[in-house]
Amino acid sequence: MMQPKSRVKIVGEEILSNGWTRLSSYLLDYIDRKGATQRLKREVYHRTPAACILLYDPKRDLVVLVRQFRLAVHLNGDPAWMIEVPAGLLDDDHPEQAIRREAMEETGYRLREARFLFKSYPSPGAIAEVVHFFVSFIDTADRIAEGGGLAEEHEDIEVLEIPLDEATRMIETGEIFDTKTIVLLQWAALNRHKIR
Ligand SMILES: Nc1nc2c(ncn2[C@@H]2O[C@H](COP(=O)(O)OP(=O)(O)O[C@H]3O[C@H](CO)[C@@H](O)[C@H](O)[C@@H]3O)[C@@H](O)[C@H]2O)c(=O)[nH]1
Ligand SMILES: [Mg+2]
Repeated sequence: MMQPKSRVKIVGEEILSNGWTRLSSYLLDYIDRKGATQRLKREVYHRTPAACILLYDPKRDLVVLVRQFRLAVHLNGDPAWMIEVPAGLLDDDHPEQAIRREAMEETGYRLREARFLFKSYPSPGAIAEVVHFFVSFIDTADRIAEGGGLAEEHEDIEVLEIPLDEATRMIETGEIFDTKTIVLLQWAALNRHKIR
């Protein structure tokens, strides 16, 4: 089999938009499985890498989630104050450094450890974003600030402490419908015997 890299040649990039995030239209020559070269046009939204984390308190058997307004969800007509695990863009930091910073800014919890679980592409058909997933075991004593997000960035984040079983049920009821949050709550359900 041909090496994957030699099957793809970028022929051109047209920048369609270069605001908060760059949106490009690419022309590429792609050699398919039969060896034929296809010239393809593909749009890519160059989101920067991100990280997210499940904050689980084993003593209280609860998770710390955040609720904030998401415009894209609002435009789709879905309930837009979304319940999510804390998450954020890496902003050129190492994923662990970034998620420690985001956990503090959004929830006020200072993490003792942050364990890397896996990385994932939430929407690989069009979006370059890769998300690094973490888990951290927390205790009430670790909450040293209010959280709520950065005022200068107009973040308006509500911190929620929800029993793990209830949060898992909220996937079934449709109250939690953010992918990274579903993935981490399902990770907790799969690893229940190890974390409780
Ligand atoms: N000026 C400007 N600011 C923006 C824009 N989009 C986002 N911001 C600001 O950029 C900051 C991003 O906050 P983070 O905590 O770093 O990221 P996040 O929005 O929580 O992102 C995480 O969740 C998203 C939804 O699941 C993910 O898409 C993202 O990759 C990441 O996981 C916020 O202050 C937000 O207001 C924009 O178009 N323009
Ligand atoms: Mg965030």
